[in-house]
Amino acid sequence: MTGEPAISVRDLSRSYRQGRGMFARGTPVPAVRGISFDIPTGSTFGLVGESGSGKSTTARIVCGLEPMDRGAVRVQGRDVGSLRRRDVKAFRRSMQLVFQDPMASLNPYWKVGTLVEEGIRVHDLVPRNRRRDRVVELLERCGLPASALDRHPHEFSGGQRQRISIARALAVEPAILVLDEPVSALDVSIQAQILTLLKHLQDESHLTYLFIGHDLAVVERFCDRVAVMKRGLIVEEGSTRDVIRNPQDPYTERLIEATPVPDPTLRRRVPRKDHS
Ligand SMILES: Nc1ncnc2c1ncn2[C@@H]1O[C@H](COP(=O)(O)OP(=O)(O)OP(=O)(O)O)[C@@H](O)[C@H]1O
Repeated sequence: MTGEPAISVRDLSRSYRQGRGMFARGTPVPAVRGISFDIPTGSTFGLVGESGSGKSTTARIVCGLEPMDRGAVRVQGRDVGSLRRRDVKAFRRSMQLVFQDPMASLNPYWKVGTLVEEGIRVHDLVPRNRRRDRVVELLERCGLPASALDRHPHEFSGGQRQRISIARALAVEPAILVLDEPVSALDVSIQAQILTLLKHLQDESHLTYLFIGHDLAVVERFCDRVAVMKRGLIVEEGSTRDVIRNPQDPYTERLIEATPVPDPTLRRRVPRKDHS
């Protein structure tokens, strides 16, 4: 792949004082410590690591939802740290987030049609009299029936709710989706369906994905490249196949060892190294 990466992160750092908001006190504790990576347009890049390793902080900064202390983030050539007010709306449109728990991100009082239509309305993408058709088209693209329009999120299963979240994200025709543990809360068979849908949508629309996860079996199936985060650092980065089949860092080996596999003999493909 050539050209400018969809996302470019350089020497990114972010620390937090302990406690939240006005109660934050003490010496700042680093959450992300000088990480760098590029995501080529149309590819899927995974960030993996244990809880607290800094994955979501990185994702929030890349999306412009949180400031960085040091470093630079460019999204489609735009410097996220110095977006002008007039560019913020276009930036937000270009990049959408899908979270682990759709119930936390979907307003439970809104009907699905309203939820999916919101971005179309805010960005004035389709004339008012054509919006309903557009929403139906988006729902159907995501494997939901047109009748979903007039129902509420709680009337759907977890997998269907994630489909609603994806339809809502796609409504603004983004170039990039940040997928923060999008299948972690789902049964394995439903996970596979959602991942297949995401791959299909990526092929159709040449989307770029930043995928946050901790399940290496999912990452292996879904991501082209992966960076392994440990305590705010990237300890290893490479093609997913190389990193999982031939990990160079003991931390990555431990993550792989901790991943349940249907057939334990598959473990043999991960050569154990002597790190003593
Ligand atoms: N708003 C905040 N205020 C204070 N500390 C924070 C804040 N957000 C994150 N942290 C801390 O930064 C570190 C990294 O957190 P982060 O959520 O980025 O990790 P993560 O790898 O995404 O973990 P998880 O998989 O559990 O979501 C953690 O120690 C966390 O407690």
